[in-house]
Amino acid sequence: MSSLRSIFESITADVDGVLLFSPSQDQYEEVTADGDDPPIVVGPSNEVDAATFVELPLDFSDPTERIRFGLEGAIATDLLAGDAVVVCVMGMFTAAPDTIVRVRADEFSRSGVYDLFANSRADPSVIRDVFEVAVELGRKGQKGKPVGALFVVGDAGTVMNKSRPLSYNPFEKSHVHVGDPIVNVMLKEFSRLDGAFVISDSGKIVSAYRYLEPAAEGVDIPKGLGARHMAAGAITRDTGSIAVVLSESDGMVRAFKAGELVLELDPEAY
Ligand SMILES: Nc1ncnc2c1ncn2[C@@H]1O[C@H](COP(=O)(O)OP(=O)(O)OP(=O)(O)O)[C@@H](O)[C@H]1O
Ligand SMILES: [Mn+2]
Repeated sequence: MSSLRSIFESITADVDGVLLFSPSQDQYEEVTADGDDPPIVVGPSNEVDAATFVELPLDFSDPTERIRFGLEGAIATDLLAGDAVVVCVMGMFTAAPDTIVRVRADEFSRSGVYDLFANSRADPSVIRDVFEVAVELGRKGQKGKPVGALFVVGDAGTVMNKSRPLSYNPFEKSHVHVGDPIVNVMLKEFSRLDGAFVISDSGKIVSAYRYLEPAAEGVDIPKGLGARHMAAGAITRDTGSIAVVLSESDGMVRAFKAGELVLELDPEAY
């Protein structure tokens, strides 16, 4: 193994910081014991009480997305410089650390995924709940058939002004919120029909069946995506909302903010 040592050493040499993904208490204590700069802990919660911590709102199964989120979060909160060289330590196959990745923050393309959760009008937990519904719907479909869905989250008043009803609104007089298990069943049921769900900053479901009519100038979504994705991108440019889209045709869940695609998840892999 000694022949590999120089490779291992070159991976960890001269770094500006360490991102430690979801460490156990023991691991965290071990790495902080030597008095070096403490690592930046990235995980769903700060179980080890780290002073420098980035919260993961989703359980990104794709390690690239996990690293991207951690890096974007650390840079946005001034824990790292935009051109920092970091070593990421994570468990890719199990919870225990099995993977070490060296990255230069400025060579790693930023998607805006951290900003999507941290700096949108809607609550991060609301955005997370919407993702969960879209992913579950993507996994199971509607009675086994693939189904598409469009969720517009935040700045609901403006979104309502830039859309029109396609059908009666089943949420008209209700006060229900995403994340509530009953609501998830309702959202899945109503996603069989056309149009978008409109959800408020705090997660209240304002309407189903909205046809979005935003201005579409300057919206630059990837080629091959159709009207649903175009409408999703455009409404987030024209209002303070973000959009989460489940594609009926390729099964992917995508998020848009300020007219741009910021995240793409495969529900099967998530
Ligand atoms: N402006 C809009 N507002 C709300 N819903 C829309 C709008 N445009 C399209 N949709 C919905 O998207 C559905 C699919 O349209 P289309 O196939 O063109 O979109 P797409 O982006 O290719 O999505 P998918 O990947 O799910 O096929 C439509 O049947 C309709 O329900
Ligand atoms: Mn289509």
